[in-house]
Amino acid sequence: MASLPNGAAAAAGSSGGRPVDKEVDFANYFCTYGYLYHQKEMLCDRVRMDAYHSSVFRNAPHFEGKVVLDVGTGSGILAIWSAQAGARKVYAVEATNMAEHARELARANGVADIVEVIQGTVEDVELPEKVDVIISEWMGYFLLRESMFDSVICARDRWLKPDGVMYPSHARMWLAPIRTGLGDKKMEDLDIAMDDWNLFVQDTQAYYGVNMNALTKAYRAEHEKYYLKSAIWNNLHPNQVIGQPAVIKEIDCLTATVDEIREVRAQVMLPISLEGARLSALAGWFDVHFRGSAQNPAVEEVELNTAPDEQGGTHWGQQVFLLTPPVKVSKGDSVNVSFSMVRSKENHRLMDMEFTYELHEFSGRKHPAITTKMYLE
Ligand SMILES: C[S@@+](CC[C@H](N)C(=O)[O-])C[C@H]1O[C@@H](n2cnc3c(N)ncnc32)[C@H](O)[C@@H]1O
Repeated sequence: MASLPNGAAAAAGSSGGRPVDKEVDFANYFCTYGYLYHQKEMLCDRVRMDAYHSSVFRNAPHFEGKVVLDVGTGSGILAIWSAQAGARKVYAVEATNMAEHARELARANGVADIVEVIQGTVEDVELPEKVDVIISEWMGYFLLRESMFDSVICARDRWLKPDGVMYPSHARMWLAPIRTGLGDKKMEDLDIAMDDWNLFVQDTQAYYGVNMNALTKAYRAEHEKYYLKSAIWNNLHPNQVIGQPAVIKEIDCLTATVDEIREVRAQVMLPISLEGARLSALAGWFDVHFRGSAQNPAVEEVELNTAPDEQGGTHWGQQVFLLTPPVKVSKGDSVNVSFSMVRSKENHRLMDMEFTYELHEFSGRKHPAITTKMYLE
């Protein structure tokens, strides 16, 4: 039987090396995963579901007679598929009370003798044996939001056999130049918020005799951060991508360390491929691959891609990072981007980013570099 050590209180992650308070993490992060409505949102994402389903059933030899660990089993879906694909034993670890529903679902689907649901964080859990496969759906917005891959790394280092495989096995982050009207809408929203503030300043002076104007700058900064500097979730149409996307991070899930993912830094050149376009934002997304390992390659490689898609996309969508003001660009121009992403000091599951971008016209003219901060909250 798998079990949790008594009084286990290992940190579930770290923010710049500082231990994370588990109670705070539960209140801020895990709470929503305890609700069926939230699990259902993920279970209704056809792109996600089809990719994981194909990855398991087209690669059944990886599961037949094998021991599997499902990190963050949620409703238990990946654990149940692993059992249906022939696993001998599946340890399905879930931090929240969703574990009870997962247990019930395993019973109702006739795999309770194979799937053992363990409620607790994977960092604390004790298993009676090492595992052949680790399966997990750990990806957040722009891949790394939520920092759940830390937990998968911890599970891998503790429980995966030396010749074991990771599902998924590889992940990549992408950045692309795009056109969108979202920036105009956000500028309007900001103007409305500031008009409302100015009325408030006038009224407070008139009725209560206090001049609030000293706070106008701070109020504007707060709202600029919210409207213009926060990543915007959107499922973009492919025709909004106006140039060549670039990979800014590649992760081998079998070997990656937390240090490797704590910060992402990249310098990329994004060639513009559309004539007379308005570059109004950069967009970020990710893909993951199920390739098995060099020792144990997949029978059939499967991809889960969250790029802009005509069919409508995924619940992850893409993250839109506004460039204000937008820049007129032409085919043959390129945008040089220096990108950095670190974990927020206040919450290690959220990300602070910095973009420095520089337009190089086809004619050879270089525009001055602009640096902007962005937040993935
Ligand atoms: C993105 S959901 C995926 C759920 C399910 N595997 C699926 O694919 O539908 C991630 C789940 O992992 C759980 N989780 C996140 N970190 C965990 C940890 N360190 N230990 C145990 N469970 C964790 C969350 O509570 C959540 O239910």
